[in-house]
Amino acid sequence: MTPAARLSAAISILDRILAGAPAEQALTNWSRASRFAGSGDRNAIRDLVFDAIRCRRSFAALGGGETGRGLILGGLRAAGLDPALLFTGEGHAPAPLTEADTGQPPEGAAALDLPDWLLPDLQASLGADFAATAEALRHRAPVFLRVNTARIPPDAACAALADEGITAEPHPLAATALLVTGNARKVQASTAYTSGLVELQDAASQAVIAALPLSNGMKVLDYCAGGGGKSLAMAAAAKVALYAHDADPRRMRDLPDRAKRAGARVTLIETADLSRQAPFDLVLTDVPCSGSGSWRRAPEAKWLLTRARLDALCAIQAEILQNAARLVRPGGWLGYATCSLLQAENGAQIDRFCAGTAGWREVSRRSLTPQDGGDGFFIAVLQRIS
Ligand SMILES: C[S@@+](CC[C@H](N)C(=O)[O-])C[C@H]1O[C@@H](n2cnc3c(N)ncnc32)[C@H](O)[C@@H]1O
Repeated sequence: MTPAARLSAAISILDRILAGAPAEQALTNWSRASRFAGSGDRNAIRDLVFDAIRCRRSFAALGGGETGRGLILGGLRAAGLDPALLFTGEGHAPAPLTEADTGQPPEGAAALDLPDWLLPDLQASLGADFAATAEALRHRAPVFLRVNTARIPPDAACAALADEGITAEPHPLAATALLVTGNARKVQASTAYTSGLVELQDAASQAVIAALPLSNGMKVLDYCAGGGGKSLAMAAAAKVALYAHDADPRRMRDLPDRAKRAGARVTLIETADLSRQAPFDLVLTDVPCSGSGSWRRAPEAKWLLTRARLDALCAIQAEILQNAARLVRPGGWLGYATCSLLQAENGAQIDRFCAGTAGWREVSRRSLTPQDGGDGFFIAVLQRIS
């Protein structure tokens, strides 16, 4: 495909997304219907589409409208390119520019590619970090791997990846974290990945695990296990008896296979069996949240979040904290994590829990933003003292 034909494809996919289709589904449908496209075309089109979703408001302003065409035009203008060179109407190129394609510089929240309603909350939550964080969220996320240190040390993992043409280097966010610096798209087909020596996992997610008081012999519950990214990281960090639970057990369906690949043992546990298996030495609650810390990676979520949804998430988080706390043995620990940048989902939840629940003390809390290298994350560790 020519560069201009790729733009036309991205425009049609974005139009479907703007009409309500999930981005992954729109991309997959396009790929299935476009067998002529090679992997280079598909990757380039995917990047165009996700860049446009991430920068939807500013690109729409620069491109003269919130349409697929407007977003792609705006993206070219934002990159300092002249769209007229590609919007020629020749072959599969987009139609030539008209008066209607005139754009204007974005202002305020539009320039930051954030929803208006969320701006005050984010500013208050991030303080001096606000501007740099908002800018970081407009760009692609780096690719990180977690070395399965139960199987291989980080330097040997780097060497194994290098043998397969993938370059990676240690990252300061976590001792297990590698930043992929070359050929990230080869990772999932590599032997290092398929044989369970490395996992794809954000470095801040790994820092969350490093903050937990894990030690050999513990009985540990991952209360909101989902796909099990953090379960597997905990299994690699210490020899623990590991249990995984999720309110929606279907979210854990890949976990047994992933655990097998990693050489880890995880017992899946139903909600009805939680109190029978309790108490646990450590319960991790990686709660459902706005995902605002990972909007680089999942930018659609930024436009779907509403005040009502955020309020509902905060209520669920408070309830999870209460329910999970009951499963911790006296003297044991409760970990509370979000991939959110918002105080309401982070420190405010911990403050409210500690103020309203006797018998707990806060051991640590840490907030990470994309300036630290990975996603935005929050982790607090509490200890049950009675
Ligand atoms: C942030 S995701 C977990 C991601 C996972 N820990 C990982 O590292 O891959 C949050 C999970 O919490 C689950 N969840 C939502 N409400 C819940 C509840 N009340 N109790 C337990 N899990 C819940 C969701 O189904 C979702 O899988």
